Amino acid sequence: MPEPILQLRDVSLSFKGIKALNALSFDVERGEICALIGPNGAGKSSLLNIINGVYRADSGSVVFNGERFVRIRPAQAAHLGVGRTFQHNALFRHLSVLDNVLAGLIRHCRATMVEHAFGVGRDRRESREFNRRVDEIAAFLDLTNHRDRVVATLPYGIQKRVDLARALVGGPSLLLLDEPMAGMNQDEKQEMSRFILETNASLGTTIVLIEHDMSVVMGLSHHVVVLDYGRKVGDGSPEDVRRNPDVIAAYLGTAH
Ligand SMILES: Nc1ncnc2c1ncn2[C@@H]1O[C@H](COP(=O)(O)OP(=O)(O)OP(=O)(O)O)[C@@H](O)[C@H]1O
Repeated sequence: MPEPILQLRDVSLSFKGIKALNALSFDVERGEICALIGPNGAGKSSLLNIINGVYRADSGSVVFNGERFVRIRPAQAAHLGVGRTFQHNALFRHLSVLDNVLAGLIRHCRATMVEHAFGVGRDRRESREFNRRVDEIAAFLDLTNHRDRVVATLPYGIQKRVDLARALVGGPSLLLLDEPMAGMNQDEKQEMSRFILETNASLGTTIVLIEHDMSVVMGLSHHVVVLDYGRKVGDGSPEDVRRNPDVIAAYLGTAH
């Protein structure tokens, strides 16, 4: 059995006495789609923030691709292969689709300021390579026809796809999606689900996503982890989790 891509062990995090995460442990297998579910305030976004270095855990450890870390910076996480989208659109709304996707490569720049200022050496090679990667990911996510449009002028569902393109363009091995379908209508959700499945199947990207819509979770994920008040109350296949009485009590049985 290959080693899991991500191993969380006894991860805890508090904010002024509130336990956002309480000794949380679980594994994410390489190549799977893992859904994180749980009521509002259960700790889902905090956990993604620990994995990509926005927050530092008070205790416990994260092992990513065999490397153990207690504290990692977001730029380091991106270099190691962790991509991320945010719950609320964090796009540059007045820039084009192309520029927004290119922004996903900033942390991968190697050219020096001088090379960059004069457009020589690594800067030249990087520009060619970056443009090729942006074109490739735009085609993969069906964004080519929109590449020169200003993001603010695009329908919401397409804006969320631009956000996905920006997270994917750096070629992450682990992609964290924070409510990628929040605020979408049914058609937009179906379209986004299709792109998430294709990303997983064609690019081989492991995905951890937060989602509230249970029909989306059941249709997309191989593995579901359920949080409640920062604790894990369920961990298994979508079917196992749906039958688990603790999960029904904590989450599925409640109006959300
Ligand atoms: N930066 C912060 N400062 C203070 N408290 C925070 C901060 N971030 C999260 N919390 C608290 O930590 C707990 C977990 O929040 P978190 O946002 O991780 O939950 P969530 O499961 O993602 O919720 P939602 O589904 O509403 O997004 C909550 O009690 C929240 O108020």
